[in-house]
Amino acid sequence: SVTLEHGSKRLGKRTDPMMGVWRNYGLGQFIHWGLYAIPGGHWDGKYYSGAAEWIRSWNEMPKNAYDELYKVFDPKAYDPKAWAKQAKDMGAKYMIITTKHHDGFCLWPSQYTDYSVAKSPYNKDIIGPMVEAYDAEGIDVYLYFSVMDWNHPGYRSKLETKEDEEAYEGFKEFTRNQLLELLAFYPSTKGLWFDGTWDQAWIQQAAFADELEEEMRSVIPGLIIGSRFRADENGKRHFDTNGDLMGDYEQGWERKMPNRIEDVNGNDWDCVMTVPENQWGYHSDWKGHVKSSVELIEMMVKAASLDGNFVINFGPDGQGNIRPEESLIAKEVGEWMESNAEAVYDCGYLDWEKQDWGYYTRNRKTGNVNLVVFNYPASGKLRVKVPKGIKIQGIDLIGTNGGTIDLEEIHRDEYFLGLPKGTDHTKPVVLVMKIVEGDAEVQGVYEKAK
Ligand SMILES: C[C@@H]1N[C@@H](c2nc3ccccc3[nH]2)[C@H](O)[C@@H]1O
Repeated sequence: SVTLEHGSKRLGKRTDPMMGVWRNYGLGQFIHWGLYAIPGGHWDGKYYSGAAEWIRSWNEMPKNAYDELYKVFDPKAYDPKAWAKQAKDMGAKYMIITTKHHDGFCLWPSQYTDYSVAKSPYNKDIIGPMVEAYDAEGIDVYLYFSVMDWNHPGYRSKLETKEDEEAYEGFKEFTRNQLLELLAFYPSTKGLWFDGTWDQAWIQQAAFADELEEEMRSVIPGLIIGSRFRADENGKRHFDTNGDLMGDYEQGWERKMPNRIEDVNGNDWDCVMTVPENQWGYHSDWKGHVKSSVELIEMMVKAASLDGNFVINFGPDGQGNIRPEESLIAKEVGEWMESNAEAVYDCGYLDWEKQDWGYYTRNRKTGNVNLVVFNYPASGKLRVKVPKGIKIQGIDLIGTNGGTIDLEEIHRDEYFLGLPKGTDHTKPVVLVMKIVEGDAEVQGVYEKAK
């Protein structure tokens, strides 16, 4: 490996308590909200087929028309307490809010730009009440911040001239000022979710970004920052020149998921997922595939089974309403979590052979093995191969205690589990298994393995 000044600062996972809390979240909520929610994917009677929060880049939308939208930002329906209650009922343990997206419009009254809520008819801080409401519901808040900022005069995607370099120095100072301002205004935030960091101009700022990351971490000890914030001095992003993870967790899983434990390279990670194929900001007319709550539940369980967190995106409309499709998802995911959350919260990877019927998760607090069945076997029986030296002490449908599942030993360490007759398999079914590791005899009582 090569010596790096601005590469990864740590080998392996963070082991401190704040990261331990992050690791156990299981489910999060992303909120993309800003001026783009006003046009909602349409302009001048035309339909924008791109991602709604990118409508400013659409040649059918005049840039100055977009940039004037702040003059009509006045979300009468904005109700952060209701949003936080809905997220709580869904079972989200953390929430990531766009403080500033690529367009540069700030949802907080930044002292470093006029392009913020302070200059809109709404003329109140959006972020503060949201942080308070989510904190009150016990949901940790993370601040999304786009480095790319189409509004700032000093922003450049690449540095080609002396003038570019001088302008960019001002932009770097502006970026640092806004980030320190966010941490000062909202000190209960647990971390920052960076985006818009793929520009050459930013990638060349390895030293500046490294120093800024250190400075932010010193302002809020334990602050959680992912791999997308900065590049190393060779322009390597997410993983430095030596292949070591930048930041505290891998942040590359955007609208995609790992399939095998090898894909996560022993790192913490989260997957951020849109409900339609690719809409983060509000689009009034979703086209193409819209994910069902069962699809999203499967992705959430798959993430937990591979040591990651799963974050479902919400895009409120220009008035601050949560759209019906997203409210339905929040309700249905919440209903499933009501009785099955222990198979997701505090759960991670279990090194048992993957079976076709679904996923194993291991609850780090109870030691229990969860079998989450998505592909219901026609036989009604689940094949379970238990590694050598592991004994099954008991197994039940989640929430029940004793006698619901019959265990048939096929041969040493391989069993068929019979699902009870009449199990509703239109929903994911969870079995909870208590195991004993090592060659301790099965005492027959449910006590935590040593
Ligand atoms: C979390 C997501 N990241 C932003 C984004 N912009 C992109 C430009 C090119 C490729 C992928 C992108 N993702 C999306 O607008 C959304 O905020």
